[in-house]
Amino acid sequence: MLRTEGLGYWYQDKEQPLFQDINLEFEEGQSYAILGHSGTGKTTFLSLIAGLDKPREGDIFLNDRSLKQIGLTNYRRHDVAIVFQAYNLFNYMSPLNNLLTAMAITNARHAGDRGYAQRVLNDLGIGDELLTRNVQRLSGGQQQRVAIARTMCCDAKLVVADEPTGNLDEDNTKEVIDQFQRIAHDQQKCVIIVTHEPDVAARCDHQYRLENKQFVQLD
Ligand SMILES: Nc1ncnc2c1ncn2[C@@H]1O[C@H](COP(=O)(O)OP(=O)(O)OP(=O)(O)O)[C@@H](O)[C@H]1O
Repeated sequence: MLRTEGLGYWYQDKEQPLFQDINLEFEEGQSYAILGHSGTGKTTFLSLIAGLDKPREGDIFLNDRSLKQIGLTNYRRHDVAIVFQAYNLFNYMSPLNNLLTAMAITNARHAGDRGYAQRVLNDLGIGDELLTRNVQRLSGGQQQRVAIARTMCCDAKLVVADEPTGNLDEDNTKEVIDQFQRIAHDQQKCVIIVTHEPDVAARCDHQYRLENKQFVQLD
């Protein structure tokens, strides 16, 4: 579904590339973990496949169409959903309005369907009493579940997450990874997670480590 071809990136002020000649394939219905030491370029790689930045070398293809051809704005709006460590919800809104707004912006199939948004949130343990509370008054684990619910409500087939469990305790981490596995297996999406935590990586279907400018497959 998603393919990188000869992908390379370096920051302007750096002499060395972070990674180069990266040729990877990511499939629908599967989850992938990307491990690696701090500073190796995991977040940078994620920002390229999320369409937040452009490669210096090579290209990225979604179902054989280059992101250049799709257009990054279009790609970000319709094809990819992002989960961040710091949740990045609309802070002044409730969980329900966060989902309804995201569905409206992305013109999702279920746009405007409050009942659907409510069911997805309920399924993720956001009970009726929390649906209309300002998200700033939710715990970290609850906010991350809202962020995950948001990706479930949108139609994007690619879900990328940067350290999604970085701020969570053990129970919430387990719960969040269970949900990512559901997104991959039940919704048949492609889930790519950057993580420092080997336990989190082990729960994904495939594992890569970014080291020495290359991605090494571990599974
Ligand atoms: N905007 C930028 N300009 C210049 N250098 C940058 C920029 N962003 C990141 N870097 C550098 O690029 C390298 C890779 O950063 P990146 O955040 O992708 O690494 P990472 O593997 O995700 O690290 P961590 O695990 O600590 O989050 C680091 O050395 C970082 O300092």
